[in-house]
Amino acid sequence: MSDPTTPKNATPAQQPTAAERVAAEQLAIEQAHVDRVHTELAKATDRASLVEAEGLARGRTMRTGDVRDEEMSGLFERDALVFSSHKRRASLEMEHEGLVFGRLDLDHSMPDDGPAAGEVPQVDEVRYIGRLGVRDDDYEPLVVDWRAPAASAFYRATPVQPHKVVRRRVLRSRAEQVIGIEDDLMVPEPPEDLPVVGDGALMAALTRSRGGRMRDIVATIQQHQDEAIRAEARGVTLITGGPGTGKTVVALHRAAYLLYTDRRRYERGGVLVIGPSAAYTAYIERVLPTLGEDSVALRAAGDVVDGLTGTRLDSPAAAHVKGMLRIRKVLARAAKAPAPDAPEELRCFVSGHALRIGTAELQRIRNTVLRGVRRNDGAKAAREALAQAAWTQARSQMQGEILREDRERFFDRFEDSREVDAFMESWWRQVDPREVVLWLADAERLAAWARGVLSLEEQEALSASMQVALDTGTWSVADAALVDEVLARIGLPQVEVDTERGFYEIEELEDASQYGVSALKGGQGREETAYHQVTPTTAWEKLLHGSMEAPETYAHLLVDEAQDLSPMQWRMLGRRGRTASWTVVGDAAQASWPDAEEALAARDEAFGSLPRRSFHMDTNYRNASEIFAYAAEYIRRHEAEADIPQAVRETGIEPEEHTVAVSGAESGAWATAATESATELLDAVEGAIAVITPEAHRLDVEAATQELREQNPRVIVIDPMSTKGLEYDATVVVDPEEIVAESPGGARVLYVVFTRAAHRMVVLTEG
Ligand SMILES: Nc1ncnc2c1ncn2[C@@H]1O[C@H](COP(=O)(O)OP(=O)(O)OP(=O)(O)O)[C@@H](O)[C@H]1O
Repeated sequence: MSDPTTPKNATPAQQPTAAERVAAEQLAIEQAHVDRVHTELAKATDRASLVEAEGLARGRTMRTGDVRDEEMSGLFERDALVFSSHKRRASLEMEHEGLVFGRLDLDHSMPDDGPAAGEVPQVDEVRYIGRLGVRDDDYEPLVVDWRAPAASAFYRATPVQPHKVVRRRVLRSRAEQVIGIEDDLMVPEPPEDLPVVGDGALMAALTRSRGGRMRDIVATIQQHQDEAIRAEARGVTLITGGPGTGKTVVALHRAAYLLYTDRRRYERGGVLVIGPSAAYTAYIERVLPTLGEDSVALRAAGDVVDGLTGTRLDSPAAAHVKGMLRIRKVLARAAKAPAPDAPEELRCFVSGHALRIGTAELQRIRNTVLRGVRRNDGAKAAREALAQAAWTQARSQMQGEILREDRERFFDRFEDSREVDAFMESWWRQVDPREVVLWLADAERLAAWARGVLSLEEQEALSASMQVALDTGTWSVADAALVDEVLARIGLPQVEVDTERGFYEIEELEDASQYGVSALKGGQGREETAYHQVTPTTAWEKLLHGSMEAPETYAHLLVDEAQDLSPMQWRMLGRRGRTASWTVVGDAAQASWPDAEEALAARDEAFGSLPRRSFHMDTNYRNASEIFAYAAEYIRRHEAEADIPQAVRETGIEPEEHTVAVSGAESGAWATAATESATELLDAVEGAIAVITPEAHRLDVEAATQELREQNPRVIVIDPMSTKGLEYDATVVVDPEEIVAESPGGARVLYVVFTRAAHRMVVLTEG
């Protein structure tokens, strides 16, 4: 291990400068403290089980007003067990991710708005801030958890309002080694023995290269971000702002903060983070664990409903039909319709009467029953209504006086009839909600359900997209909300209990080949449905694989890229957030959902009467200002109302535009140009490079860059919609015009694409 006190570039011939000597001394001081913390932690880990119980008890306390900061910090500390697993992960992390990342030098006698003119503050407390709280044997705090009230000055102090902070210091570490220091001074004149080192932590953090995963920002959370993170838990917290303003990362820190302040409520009730795609959840999945929080569920919008995972993107036309509220009417009609294999009439012989109940009568019975009960819960009511209709017919065949015994005998016989059993099994069989959505592929049936609701083009787009599901055995992202809607209408498929059987007998259903289900039968009133664990082979089996569950509810829902959610998706989330508080993050100018008004109304319905508070982020921390200026100029032309943030980091490097000579529909030229640009960028940046291509050129671009990608895994090819929420060191944007033409959000999606690069961007246009 190299000596941290030796300046990086010193050679034996060079004497370190005075500034370098000071930096090295300061580094050594901080290293000594970090070492002490790690020694205490090792001891604490040995006492782990004891501390664990204590830690859990502490986590339950809610933050209150007047308690002293230090006392509260003690209450908020986490246990060493959490740390030990965290530590293993942290040791894999790069810089900025040390356990101790901050230090405050405080002067408690300093007024809130800073020292009087000419007065030099005197430091009377040094406080370290870290990912969790650690105390020494005498219960003196060595590090304060970043979420504790005693740490808040670290994020709130500014030269205008220092909050008693003289100097704020950020420590950069690699595992347990401190490798850098960045100071911010909060007073005009520091005490003589308080040196100031580095160029400021934020700039250092923003200049670093981007890998495939988002990182936490605990060390450099800005004041306005801190306010959103620590906002009250109840109700709805809306976080808006343009691209790269830290909305996502702030929301994730907020989730960690909520867990910290009310662990019992949020761990037990559950916190769900919903993002636009699986690529997005993979991108953010490390942030919460590096903050010591493992209990948060992350799901992509297509993966919210148990029993299906929608990853495919529909055509813009199909996505639109599936997302708007009008589709509810179509689903309601489909949910009431007989299954395609249902018999059209009942013929039976009961109590000496030959009976026939025709299609119209069956439909009338079906409609009446469904007015009072959900389809999958309605078999008993349907059978009773059928018996009643049959009795009316039988009675009309009878001569003379009809006795009460005749009636009773008829109903008993009807109940015992095997013919009726067989009829009911197919006429009112249990229906999987996923199946109902797949019925929409049948253009003829769809036409009946969509009459007066969907135009012909809309019907075509819808049935064609469901046919894609049937052909490929895959769901689209938008399908999840449709299945959830049908589930809410018809209920979960139930399997009738045969009380004569014992516990846990597995019985194949007659239509198991269709469903992929078998009934797990329990004794005495237990009703459950178990699904085969066998690997599905046909497309149909794949689509219906896995058990459907009633919507799980959560204590907190964090919705990212909320501007992309359709009204139907808001309804799906609303079912999971009936008793939840919400954090909702979005930027209208990046929306891929075209009808903002309807989506807002559905969103408001999901929130109900909960109180709301809003935070607006206006600084872009992602893009070099030259790249953002290019993107901003573009979106201003297309969305006059766009919320344009201020990018804070200049690089002096403009985005490059290259023209590509293309003939006809041929994509080869795009692919060649994309490969060349990506190759050049490999030398220009250290981190991830994304080639963002529309579907029209995807196969060519993938093929042309294959070798390059195999040799350099930091180069990837991705479609425009999947880049939502993500970022890279550099991007190659292929054929912007085609991106606009293909995307449901048109120019807004291209704006997303233009704002993904932190350091370099190359745009390939048709020449
Ligand atoms: N205080 C901060 N310190 C360091 N980095 C920050 C800070 N705030 C934001 N960032 C960085 O800025 C980048 C953009 O953040 P984030 O992805 O959360 O923005 P966003 O508003 O959600 O963007 P978009 O709407 O474009 O998806 C990330 O790399 C994030 O780590």
